[in-house]
Amino acid sequence: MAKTLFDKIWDAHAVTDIEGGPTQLYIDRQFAHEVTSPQAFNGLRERGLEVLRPSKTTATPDHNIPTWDQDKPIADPISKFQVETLTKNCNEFGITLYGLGNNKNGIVHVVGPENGYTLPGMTIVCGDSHTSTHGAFGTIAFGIGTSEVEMVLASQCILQPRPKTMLINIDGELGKAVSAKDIILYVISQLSTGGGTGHFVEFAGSAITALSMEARMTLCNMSIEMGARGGLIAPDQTTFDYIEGREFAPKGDDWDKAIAYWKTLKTDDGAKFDKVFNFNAKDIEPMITYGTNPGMGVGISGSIPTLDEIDKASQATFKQSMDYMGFQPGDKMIGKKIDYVFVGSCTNGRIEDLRTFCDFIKGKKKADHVTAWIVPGSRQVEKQAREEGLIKIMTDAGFVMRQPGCSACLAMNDDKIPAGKYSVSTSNRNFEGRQGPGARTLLASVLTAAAAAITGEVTDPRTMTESPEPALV
Ligand SMILES: CC(C)[C@H](C(=O)O)[C@@H](O)C(=O)O
Ligand code: SF4
Repeated sequence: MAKTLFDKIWDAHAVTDIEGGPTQLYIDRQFAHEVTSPQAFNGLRERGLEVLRPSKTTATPDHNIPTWDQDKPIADPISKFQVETLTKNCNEFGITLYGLGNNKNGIVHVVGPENGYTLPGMTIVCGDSHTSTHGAFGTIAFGIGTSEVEMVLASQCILQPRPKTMLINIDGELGKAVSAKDIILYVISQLSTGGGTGHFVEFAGSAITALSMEARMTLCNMSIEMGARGGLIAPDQTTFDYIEGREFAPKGDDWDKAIAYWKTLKTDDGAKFDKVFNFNAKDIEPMITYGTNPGMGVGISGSIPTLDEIDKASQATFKQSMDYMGFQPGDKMIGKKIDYVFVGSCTNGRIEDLRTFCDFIKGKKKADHVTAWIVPGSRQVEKQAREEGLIKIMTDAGFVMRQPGCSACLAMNDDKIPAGKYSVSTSNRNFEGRQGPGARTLLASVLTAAAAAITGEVTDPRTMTESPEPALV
């Protein structure tokens, strides 16, 4: 029977199907960070259990870490405790940890792929919703709860109900300055934050296969913001080229065998999905959000909807988000004054993001009233940025690059946007208080963030770039 890519990976990992219940699924790799792992380790201790396969879990602190003075002790006592607890747990249970200061430290979803841990055909979990990022490599990767983290540590398996499948096809060529971030903000604005509920999404079509690996990660990262369990893309030559030579990727004969298997990882002709959506890349312009969930987005040249354009059931949420954001229904987005710009996170904190940012700001100057936080996703990204001369470009344009971590994506460290201030952010969530109590977040691509950092207001990046090309990320 013709199978989807999702079905192939799922079936290859199903240990037992419990009748009328979930599947016991084998997990190839678990990632862990300081926020969702402590209770899981405590649970093991209480039950006198060991970690079954310690080499299959990799940990890195990212949420609570400061992005400045990382060589000094962490000042905030809660953050310090969280990070120390992760270190203690990893030492006790024999788990590889890339701690603060380690040259492989960084945001867990940046660290996994860049070191070759994330490989096609795998099942990957982490106590973190944006584990979906790894789906860019053709994996079943999804976020799990703390008790499930404990289950995977103890048994290398998880009990999961089989999700439904969805295909999102995007064909055609992206327009000038349009990127993967715009694709996903567009899709969520069309399907809503509940549109993918209960489904695992495969992204396909010529606009998707044309994307770089980093852009594919941006896209899959945000698949969960439409309610989906995760998103994935069939691996191809772009995938193999990205992986080859990375530290933990297979080598020699193992590489050849892996490639032969990975080439089978695609949806068969005639395979059935539970739902299918088709979009045209030409309809997508640079996007920006105006509200308090990632589905409240518009093309940058557009306006916030008026109340009668919103369906009855969503009107209360819409009004509340207008109050929170200090916007009026029908407002144009272009020209809105902003205060902060955040470039970073597991959505847009990789080297291509920093390259895209620097290409754009080169020779320009940051607006005086804007505070910009440029935060690399990992130590390796930071190092690469340094080696490529990106720091110099940033400095010349009035920007400073901070040290890696989740940072202002969710403000669990000191990087908080002050109440009432507007932030154009390359991260993935614009919920109330997400970037700090009272902070107002406008989600956008790296180019749109860069344009806002230069002009100090929401600006269409197409008007500031000569290149007719789509943007990468
Ligand atoms: C802290 C963690 C559990 C959370 C997540 O699951 O995604 C965070 O990473 C986020 O982005 O909100
Ligand atoms: S960067 Fe943001 S979205 Fe990603 S793991 Fe950290 S907090 Fe979550």
